[in-house]
Amino acid sequence: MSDPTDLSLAQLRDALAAKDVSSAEATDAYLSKIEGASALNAYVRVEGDKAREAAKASDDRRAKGEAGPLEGVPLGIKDLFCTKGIPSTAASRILEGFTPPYESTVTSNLLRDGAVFLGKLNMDEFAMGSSNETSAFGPVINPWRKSGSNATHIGADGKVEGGLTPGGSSGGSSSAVAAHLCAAATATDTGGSIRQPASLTATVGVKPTYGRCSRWGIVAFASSLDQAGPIARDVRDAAIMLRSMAGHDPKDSTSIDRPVPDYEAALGQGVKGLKVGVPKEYRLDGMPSEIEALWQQGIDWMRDAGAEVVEISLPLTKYALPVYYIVAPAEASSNLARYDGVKYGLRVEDPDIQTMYAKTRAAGFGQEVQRRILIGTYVLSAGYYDAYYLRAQKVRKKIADEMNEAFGSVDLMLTPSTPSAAFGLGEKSSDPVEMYLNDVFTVTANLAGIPGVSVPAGIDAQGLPLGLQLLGRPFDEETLLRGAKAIEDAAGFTARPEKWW
Ligand SMILES: NC(=O)C[C@H](N)C(=O)O
Repeated sequence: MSDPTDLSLAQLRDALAAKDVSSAEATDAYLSKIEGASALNAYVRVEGDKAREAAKASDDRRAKGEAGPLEGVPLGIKDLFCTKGIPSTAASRILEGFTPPYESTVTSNLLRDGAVFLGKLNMDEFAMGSSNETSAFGPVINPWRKSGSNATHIGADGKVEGGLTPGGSSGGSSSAVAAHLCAAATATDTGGSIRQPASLTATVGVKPTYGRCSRWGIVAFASSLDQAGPIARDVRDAAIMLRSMAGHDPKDSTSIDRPVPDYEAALGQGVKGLKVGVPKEYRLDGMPSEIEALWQQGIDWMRDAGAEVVEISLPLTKYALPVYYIVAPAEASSNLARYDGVKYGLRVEDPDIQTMYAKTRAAGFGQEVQRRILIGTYVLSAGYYDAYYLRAQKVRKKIADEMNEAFGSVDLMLTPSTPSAAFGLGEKSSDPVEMYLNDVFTVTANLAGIPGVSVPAGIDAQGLPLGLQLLGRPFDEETLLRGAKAIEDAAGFTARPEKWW
């Protein structure tokens, strides 16, 4: 048997079913690969013993004929998902020492289907960021690097030099999937956190419809926007993951009771006869010409595959980013009020309780999280609520209406996933607004609650991957994934990052 970590999730699933490989073997292969990739800093915690035990139990189940759809498949879990008996930190110091006594619904669903968890993946602190630089565990490195002399490498002191971001907030998930440190990973997307890192690492990231995957047991950032989804090596793998992750959950009042289709089965249907809208407002001033060209390429691919492509107009697009950066911090400031040094994790002792709260929060939250709490508290405060929060909510509703109306005449929308390829660590971290601009193409889907996917589609002049985004109708992830498959097939993207770590 060749190296099981080279197999896609679908291939590994089939090899496991054919007993060409055991889960124990696949799990061991991944664990040793993870060990050799510590320079990427993709995992904040590797659970080798638990994973080996789980793999053995999975092999036993298979021997008894009880295999689930993901039986024995080793996965990485973003550290925003609470995992029973395994510390879950949201990459924040404030959750230091917190071990959940429960399992999130999404990870329970994956375990129900037979998956094996390798460990917890790095991320931006509380999922706030687009470069994985806000993590209390340090930045994640993108396995992709520029071609030429300034390429990422290990310096004389053993440290990574010239590292690029794998995107954020699910940077551990995207880096681990791109470097084959798991068969696929869970991730979450509040304003692009699945699709942007997928785009920067040549992986496939799906943000499902709001309500498709349960939020129960996922550390909350902005509850009306947060949605779990997969980052995987290809569209088929993402389809398989999504089917296992999704489903109604009475423990999440925003979870929707709808049957979960067999997304993998839908992939064969192609895009013939579908109508794809190209929103002209996504053509930004100063957009790199390579992204513009890739977008045009995507339009041609869709046409060649039999879809009808039409230009559409979404005039409210320009308000999406400002609205997101009011609504998300507002909800974050409320959600993060619970970290007070009493109930979870870190406590900085002080005889005065108010001072204990203040010291704990000052020591426990990083700079970006503190910034969001301040913004959120400001826009919700008496005197500013109407001017900022209430107005943002009204505009959000109009943006969602505009989107849904556009979906009255098109089945999908095609846009770039990100305004740039992977950038250097430190390059944008001193300017929050510059960082927030990473989310310009992705936040609308969260505000409107619709599903979106990023698919690897091309390589820029520096050798870095670029993705295309498709947006779909609520709860129509099947059509979304059919479109993604059409792009994947047309792009024929097979490049892989060469190993330097
Ligand atoms: N969580 C997300 O979707 C990431 C987004 N870039 C943010 O910082 O809010």
